[in-house]
Amino acid sequence: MAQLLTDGEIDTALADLSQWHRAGDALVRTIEAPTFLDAIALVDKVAVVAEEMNHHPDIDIRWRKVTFLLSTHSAGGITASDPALAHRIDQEARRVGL
Ligand SMILES: C[C@H](O)[C@H](O)[C@H]1CNC2=NC(N)=NC(=O)C2=N1
Repeated sequence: MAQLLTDGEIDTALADLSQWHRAGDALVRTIEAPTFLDAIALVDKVAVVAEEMNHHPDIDIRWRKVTFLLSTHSAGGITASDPALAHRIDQEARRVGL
């Protein structure tokens, strides 16, 4: 099973993820897209990345605001897969100017 990161390791990872914060056992970022369809298009891009990584975000979509919540469910907390996915989500968001 994947190993949980320590609090210090999570803080170190967050230093490179300025748009993300920790909420208990998860990393969280909300992205506001210009339109609902742009929000859905971003979710679609992230879905492809998640499949490729075999690591899947919890996603909350509210009109044009998308919240990604990253946690490793099988480990019961934050593992190295979560900041790795956060960086990939940032990359997809940057690609579409968000
Ligand atoms: C078998 C496969 O590795 C698991 O079901 C994966 C799939 N994606 C996952 N994603 C996340 N976020 N947590 C998991 O524990 C997880 N498990």
